[in-house]
Amino acid sequence: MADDHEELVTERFAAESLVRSGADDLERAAEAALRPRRLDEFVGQRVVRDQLSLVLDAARGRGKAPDHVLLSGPPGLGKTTLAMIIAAEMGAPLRVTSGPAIQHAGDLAAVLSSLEEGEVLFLDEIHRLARPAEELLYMAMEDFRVDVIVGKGAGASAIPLTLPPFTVVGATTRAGLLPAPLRDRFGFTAHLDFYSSDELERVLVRSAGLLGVPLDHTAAAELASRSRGTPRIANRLLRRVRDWAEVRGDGTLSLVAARAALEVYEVDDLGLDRLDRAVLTALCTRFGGGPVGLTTLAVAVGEEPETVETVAEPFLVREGLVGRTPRGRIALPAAWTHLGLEVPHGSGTLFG
Ligand SMILES: Nc1ncnc2c1ncn2[C@@H]1O[C@H](COP(=O)(O)OP(=O)(O)OP(=O)(O)O)[C@@H](O)[C@H]1O
Repeated sequence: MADDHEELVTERFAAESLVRSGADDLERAAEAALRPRRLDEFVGQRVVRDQLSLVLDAARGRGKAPDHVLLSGPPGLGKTTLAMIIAAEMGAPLRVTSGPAIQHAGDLAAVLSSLEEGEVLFLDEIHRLARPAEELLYMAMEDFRVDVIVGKGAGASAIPLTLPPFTVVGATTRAGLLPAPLRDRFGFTAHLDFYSSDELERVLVRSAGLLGVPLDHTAAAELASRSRGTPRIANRLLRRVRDWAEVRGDGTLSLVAARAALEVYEVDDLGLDRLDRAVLTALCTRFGGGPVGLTTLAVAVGEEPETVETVAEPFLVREGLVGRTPRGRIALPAAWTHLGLEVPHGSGTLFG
């Protein structure tokens, strides 16, 4: 029964992940195939795993739906995977939707009023929920109730509808944008951090096993150190190295194959890709090291500010290449060095 259920959740999730906005369908399908399905398959994030395991065990012991869970952190670190694992561990159905997909409070009311007892509702990009939907969600999370509005204008009336207990798993790359009343309704919040190289190596070895490809230990270490601390990138690079090995090599995922593929895909020694380097280059050469505002920087690299802020910046900040100051972004000395440029005198300070 649990297995059947797990399969159902997985299939449904795989199907849903295929239709998510703007994503490359094939990449998404490949990603879904590598997702850990249980908490003990989930590599790294030890503290989050321990805490979550306690929350789930306690809920199971009481025979109740677990508290609402909020997961934050940069893209590709496992938020969606954890939501799916929570449903699987609870033997509960999973419903997937996202902030941008919910345009009106009525859309959310329709989802909420169709939830089954114990169902896990995964709300991706929860920071992008429209305000009226957000307010409806407060009440549903706290009181397991929604007011369904019937009719329009002066004749409209609200019919209260009691909901069965369910669990919201919210995911956000920008926890700071969540209003406090919404944040406060989550009984368990966790921030996912970048993975260490050792952890990424374990992710790669596991994925190579699932793909049935022979991955050399040195190749795994090389890929891990150039995956920007992110399992999604590690898995993506693994698939590109497999392409290289099959087309231009002898099928073995060796260090030579890894290095050659990383060169083809323009992934540098630190794991920085085209966007990361564009941000660094703009910051250092066009804006003299900054400070420069996020929007101006984003225009300079031809990206949305949110993409620069959530996709490129967290890793650049963590690597000590970029600094965030009240006056804008600045290039730190390591950024100049990484680009092979001379570090200007006094760079890396607010007044540099
Ligand atoms: N801890 C982990 N162990 C093994 N694989 C992982 C882990 N975390 C993530 N992955 C892999 O990385 C891929 C991306 O993870 P996931 O989709 O959960 O990230 P996300 O944080 O939800 O990203 P986004 O914010 O873009 O939706 C998954 O396919 C999964 O296989």
